[in-house]
Amino acid sequence: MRTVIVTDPPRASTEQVDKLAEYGVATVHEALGRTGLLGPELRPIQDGARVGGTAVTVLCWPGDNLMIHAAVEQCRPGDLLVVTTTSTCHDGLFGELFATALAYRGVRGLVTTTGVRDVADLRAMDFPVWSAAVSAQGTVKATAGAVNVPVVVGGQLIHPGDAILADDDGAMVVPREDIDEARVKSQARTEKEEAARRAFREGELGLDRYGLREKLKELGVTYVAADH
Ligand SMILES: O=C([O-])CC(=O)C(=O)O
Ligand SMILES: [Mg+2]
Repeated sequence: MRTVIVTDPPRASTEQVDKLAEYGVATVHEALGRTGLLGPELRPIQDGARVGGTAVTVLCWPGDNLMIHAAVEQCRPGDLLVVTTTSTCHDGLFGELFATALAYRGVRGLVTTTGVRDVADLRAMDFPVWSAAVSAQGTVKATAGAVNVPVVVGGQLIHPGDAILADDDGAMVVPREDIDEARVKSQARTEKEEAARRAFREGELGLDRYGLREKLKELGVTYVAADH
């Protein structure tokens, strides 16, 4: 494997990423044409965290967290660590010691296709984590990999410096060059949803609001009178 550490990739502005993160993953994902989601496998270990950060990417060998140690040195305030492995691995590559070192550097959280451990401590220290598994399985520090190279997570290409957003609904990537567009579209979607919410509170049906009766007709759906 080609091993490389890129020391200073261009990053999205932390301020822009923070503002985008406020909209939440579902809204931004929808606003960008249902793109960017890193898949349902990456689950939050905590409740209620909503964060955004600039990706520092880490490619590890399975069962080996050497490159996470190398990545910590590359992290800056506003970053979010994205870890994956060269083949599927659910071992506990990451825990509270790494989180302690990252929190010191102002890192916003971790998204990883691996397992994590020390989850009670991670929750207690408010270090947000999205992972594919929880596993106490220990790992070694023996094999070189890469830091800040493009990686693929959940079928999505992540470049170092891209925006990563994560909350209770999952994690997503927004390419650095799409952040402004994502904000404009997310704001529009938020306003549209607020109008729909007001209408639904008053009893309006989605069928009428979105013109879906015509759609059902088009699809040849037959209504059967319900007994209520
Ligand atoms: O040290 C490790 O291998 C992972 C871990 O448990 C920690 O970061 O606390
Ligand atoms: Mg530990």
